[in-house]
Amino acid sequence: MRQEVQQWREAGRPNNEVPGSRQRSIQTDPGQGRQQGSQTKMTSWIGLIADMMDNSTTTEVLVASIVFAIVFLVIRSQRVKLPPGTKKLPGPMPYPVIGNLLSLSKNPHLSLTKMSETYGDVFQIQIGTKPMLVLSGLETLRQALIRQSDEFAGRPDLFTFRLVGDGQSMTFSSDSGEVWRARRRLAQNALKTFATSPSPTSSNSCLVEENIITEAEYLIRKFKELIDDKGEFDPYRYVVVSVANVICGMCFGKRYNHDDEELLNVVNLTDEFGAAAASGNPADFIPILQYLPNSSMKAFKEINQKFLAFMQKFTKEHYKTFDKNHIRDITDSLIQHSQEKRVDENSNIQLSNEKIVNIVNDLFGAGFDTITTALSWSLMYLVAHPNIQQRIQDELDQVIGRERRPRLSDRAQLPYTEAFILEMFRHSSFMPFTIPHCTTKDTMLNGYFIPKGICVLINQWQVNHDPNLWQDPFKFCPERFLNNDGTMVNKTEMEKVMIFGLGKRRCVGEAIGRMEVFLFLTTMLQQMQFFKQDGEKLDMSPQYGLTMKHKRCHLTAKLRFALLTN
Ligand code: HEM
Repeated sequence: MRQEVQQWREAGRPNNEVPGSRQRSIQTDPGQGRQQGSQTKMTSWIGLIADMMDNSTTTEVLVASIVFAIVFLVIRSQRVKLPPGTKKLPGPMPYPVIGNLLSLSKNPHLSLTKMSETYGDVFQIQIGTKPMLVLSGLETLRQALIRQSDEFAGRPDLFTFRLVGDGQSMTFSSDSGEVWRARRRLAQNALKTFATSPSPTSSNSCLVEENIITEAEYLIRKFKELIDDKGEFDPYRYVVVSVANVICGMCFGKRYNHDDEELLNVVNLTDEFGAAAASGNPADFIPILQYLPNSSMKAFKEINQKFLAFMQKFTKEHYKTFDKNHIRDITDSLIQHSQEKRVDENSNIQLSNEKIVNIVNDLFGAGFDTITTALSWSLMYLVAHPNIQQRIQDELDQVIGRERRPRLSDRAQLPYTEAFILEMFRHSSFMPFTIPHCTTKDTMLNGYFIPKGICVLINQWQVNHDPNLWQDPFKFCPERFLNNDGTMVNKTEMEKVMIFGLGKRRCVGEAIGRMEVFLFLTTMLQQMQFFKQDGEKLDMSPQYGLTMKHKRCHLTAKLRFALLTN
């Protein structure tokens, strides 16, 4: 089918013709005779307008006509010519100017899931004047993102994305060719090197594992201090610092204490960042909104500037103290790549120093908010389901005991804990969409023609709540991931959970993300039992964003036994 599209393109379309332009002339100008007619009509329109100049409603009519003409032309310019044998994308009728914006509601993941019940796994909506493809259904996502990964691996050129990292972000910029591929390989290699380098203090673990366990220990001590002092704590406020310390250690060789203003100023910006960078921000699709006074856009610009300043401080320090014989962290390793102009043995691509060293911003930015959100949802589910918390603790007591800390190598022996983490990812679906993609060429999907350059929303939330994939999808039930006797996690069920994306754009930090969630949780649960406060109602309704958070809430906890000291 894709070959057909290509043949159609080569055979039928003059060089500069925009897809859709021929269909437009067929639809609005079906015969040559009509051309003449339309000219006459044009003259009579001008005459009509001239006559009306005398009357009092002239200006209103003129303005209305111009607006109508602009809207008409814009809508016409969006139409796409379909190759023979392909189906037109289904989707709701858009309104002029705003498109389907009003149908998106405060929770676009829910509205688009509902629409997928009517229009299917592949449909089109329009935000403002821009069309957008919405993909749902596990098989459709696997088809697009794995089997047709090249065609669906682009990123759209969006206004908000251009503000991230001064337009240099590997994750958000619209580079999707060789430059992005080379940067992504650098990011993957840097993470691999610093995630797997051996620990100087323990022969059977790696440095990151040691760092995570140490941070989890500090966190438990902090929780204990707060409980002794006030009887309660806001978990998010402290978890975010511990998690940020892990990625800060990897990227810059630095850690902060829980009250450090410099770090808090940066990590507390994530809610605003997530709200603006979330899929479907109207400012990305209705250009006039970018120029109107808009407090959330102003905040978003400031957040990006603050974040960049924080990063630049570290990179400057690293350049000053760089020693190629002593590579301390990811920033040093990227500086080394940029100095040796050694990006990749597999390609001849040349990257600017800026493009190489800025990769650290992507890793730091993505590395703390996601994991903090996962851990804070985990704590919410644990206090909402004390029986589940108890079952995890029984498993930890049985497999690890109380004399030593949990390790990554214990994972296979802790199936219920693993099942809990998977169910937390699935049920919360706190990344309801991946970061938006865009198509890199004309293609086909499920029989539909998909034009090059269309923005693609990938609805992970829909897959995680699809009644065709999950029994009772709204029930929180870790057991759904276990085999019959509860001794193993079912791999097929596990692979149905969509939280890290799929294919060429799949999260580069997935291994570290899974490792951190497991080690923080098991270390905390081995030593502490968490509760909601007496009389406090848990509000677990998610607030839409790039990562969805629950409302901040204060919890309490007690030590299960005297703190471990080694
Ligand atoms: C539980 C934790 C995490 C979750 C749920 C998560 C999820 C995601 C998702 C859904 C995407 C977008 C995929 C797409 O656009 O198709 C993504 C991209 C990305 N993630 Fe993660 N992530 C997590 C942790 C991390 C960590 C720890 C790092 C770095 C240390 C990281 C680095 C990145 C980067 C650099 C990208 C952009 C990849 C690209 O555009 O090529 N993530 N992540």
